[in-house]
Amino acid sequence: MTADHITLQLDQLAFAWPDRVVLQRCTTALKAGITWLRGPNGVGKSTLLQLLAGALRPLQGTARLLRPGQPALDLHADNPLAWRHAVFWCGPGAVAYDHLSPLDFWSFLHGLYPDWQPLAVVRHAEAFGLGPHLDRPLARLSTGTQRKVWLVAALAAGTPVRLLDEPLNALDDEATAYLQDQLAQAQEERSALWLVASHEAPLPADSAPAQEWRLAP
Ligand SMILES: Nc1ncnc2c1ncn2[C@@H]1O[C@H](COP(=O)(O)OP(=O)(O)OP(=O)(O)O)[C@@H](O)[C@H]1O
Repeated sequence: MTADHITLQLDQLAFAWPDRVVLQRCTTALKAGITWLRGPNGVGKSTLLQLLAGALRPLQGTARLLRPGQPALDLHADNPLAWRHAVFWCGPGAVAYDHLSPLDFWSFLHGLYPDWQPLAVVRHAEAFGLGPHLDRPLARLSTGTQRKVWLVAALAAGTPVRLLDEPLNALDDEATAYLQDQLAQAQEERSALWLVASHEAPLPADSAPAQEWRLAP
């Protein structure tokens, strides 16, 4: 699969919270590899990722996922589960299901995502130094450690679309370098489409540049 083979087409996507319009007529075609979603605080980056995750309903507009040899998928169409299977979203807050251990959490996600990669979980968990934390409830882990647990899931999800919201927040230097290297690899391989909202560059300075999408107020 190459860059031309996955497209996320947004057409006139709009959203308003009760007291303010946040996104107006977002129209773009995102391609496989890394897209760095940029913009000032409060412009609506997290809101957009939540919309694309299916966690919020757009006011108007559509998002459509196109892949070769597979039927097009529409956000909020008759089969929301198919969209959920195709899109992994890693939000900024605490990990949900925080009574679970990392191992239980990944095992739960394994049941949700049809192309989940269990061997990748082992590899990324080791690289992030999660060994001592694997059996402890997520609620008792530090913010950065919880973040690593989510990121392992994002890297192993096997979905064609991955949405990362501020993935570098709370990571130590070593984990930051590891994640940036993994994203640089994803940018080279272009086997999935990654939309990464971040105030910091998601790729190392010496890698092929990410596509950029800057949201304007
Ligand atoms: N649950 C909510 N209810 C009401 N308004 C919200 C909610 N979440 C976000 N907003 C508002 O929507 C706007 C966009 O917020 P959002 O978090 O999407 O911006 P952002 O670009 O991700 O910002 P940042 O760079 O600070 O993370 C802000 O004005 C925010 O106050």
